[in-house]
Amino acid sequence: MILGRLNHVGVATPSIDASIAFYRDVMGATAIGEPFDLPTQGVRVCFVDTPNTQIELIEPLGDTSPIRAFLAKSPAGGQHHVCYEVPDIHEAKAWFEAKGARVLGEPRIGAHGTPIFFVHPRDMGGVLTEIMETPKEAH
Ligand SMILES: CC[C@@H](C(=O)O)C(=O)SCCNC(=O)CCNC(=O)[C@H](O)C(C)(C)COP(=O)(O)OP(=O)(O)OC[C@H]1O[C@@H](n2cnc3c(N)ncnc32)[C@H](O)[C@@H]1OP(=O)(O)O
Ligand SMILES: [Co+2]
Repeated sequence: MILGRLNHVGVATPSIDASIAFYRDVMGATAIGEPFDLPTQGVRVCFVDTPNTQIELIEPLGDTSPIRAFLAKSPAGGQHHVCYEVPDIHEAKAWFEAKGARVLGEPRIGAHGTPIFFVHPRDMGGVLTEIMETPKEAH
């Protein structure tokens, strides 16, 4: 497997609206998308574009949201995961499994409309790592 570009940095927040105001007013971000719900992932999402990557703001959606435990430990929010692109999601899953890293579930469609999976932070130097298949139009 060849590791691709950094697609986004996930930032968990208790309030996406407050985080949008922060990125606009303090960070000077000018390209901020519209927030949208992603019930299949248990999060509400908003992308902040920077020249070379994106910040993915994520707010819990529903009682079983996977970011509730993280926010319980860090109520103000914080950096939650990093996401790298790969050309083939199934090849990447087999690669990490062969390395003994715990892949969390089967590939599923993420916020960019392509398949993603997560690798457990304990097997990734303490960093929750999202692997995402590169969108076709980006090839
Ligand atoms: C918007 C959609 C999508 C996209 O397309 O981009 C997304 O990004 S969705 C983002 C949210 N979804 C997920 O995070 C799914 C994958 N995550 C999980 O399965 C779980 O969150 C987890 C990583 C398995 C952790 O589960 P949890 O129930 O929270 O377990 P613990 O609290 O017990 O944590 C176990 C262990 O892991 C450490 N940890 C937890 N979260 C993180 C983190 N974000 N970064 C680094 N380390 C993390 C936690 O501290 C525990 O460590 P120890 O204390 O050493 O036991
Ligand atoms: Co993400």
